[in-house]
Amino acid sequence: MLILSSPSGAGKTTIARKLLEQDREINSSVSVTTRPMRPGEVEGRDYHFASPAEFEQMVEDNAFFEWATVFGHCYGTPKAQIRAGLKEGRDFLFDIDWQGTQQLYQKAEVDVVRVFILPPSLDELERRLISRQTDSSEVIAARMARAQAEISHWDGYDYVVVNDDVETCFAKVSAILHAERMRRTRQTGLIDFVRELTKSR
Ligand SMILES: Nc1nc2c(ncn2[C@@H]2O[C@H](COP(=O)(O)OP(=O)(O)O)[C@@H](O)[C@H]2O)c(=O)[nH]1
Ligand SMILES: Nc1ncnc2c1ncn2[C@@H]1O[C@H](COP(=O)(O)OP(=O)(O)O)[C@@H](O)[C@H]1O
Repeated sequence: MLILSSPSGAGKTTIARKLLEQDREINSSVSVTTRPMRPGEVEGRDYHFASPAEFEQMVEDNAFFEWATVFGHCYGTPKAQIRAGLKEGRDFLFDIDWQGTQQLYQKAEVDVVRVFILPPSLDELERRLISRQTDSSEVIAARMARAQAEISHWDGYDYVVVNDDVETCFAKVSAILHAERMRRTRQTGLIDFVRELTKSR
């Protein structure tokens, strides 16, 4: 489970989309949210959009791995799609906040890699939120007001990457994913190979 978190507008969705395009072995965890759909978003690709009542029902049904309230809306990671994939050994990418990251980490420590993305400056963060043209000035102001609080959770992550140039940032996140896949403990298929190599000739 590869988690990407950042203050709103730092670029995690951009990096996540590039990873999903270029790495055939990683799947996206599609969250459920009660926030309104933005122009350009697609139901089932970016989020599953739900009413507060539908979300509440899913909470009651224990259908989430984790869920949190962010910027006044509910966001949750549904169990259904991920459980089966993880059992088959597939990798999953999560674009979730620090609260969700803590919950996932408590549940699945060794299987979680946490990456925090920082903006190069607060001015640039604001420019990106404005240039995205998806939110009203009130929503942008609310996200900027939360940015420093979000950044204060950076030390709960395994890796921190500054998203200045997007290609450089993507290359770094990609390198993290590739290195983490090569951890000895994750290369379960190697056990038989090494046993064979170390047999007496
Ligand atoms: N805990 C949790 N946070 C989520 C989930 N889905 C999205 N988020 C976070 O909610 C925040 C707001 O997301 P969004 O409204 O898409 O705005 P954006 O960060 O500007 O793209 C971001 O920090 C997301 O990472 C989820 O399923 N669980
Ligand atoms: N390195 C970068 N340099 C300039 N603009 C960027 C960079 N990374 C992302 N952006 C732009 O900034 C805006 C916010 O990025 P987005 O990926 O939606 O952020 P987040 O998902 O963290 O809220 C988008 O318009 C995106 O195209």
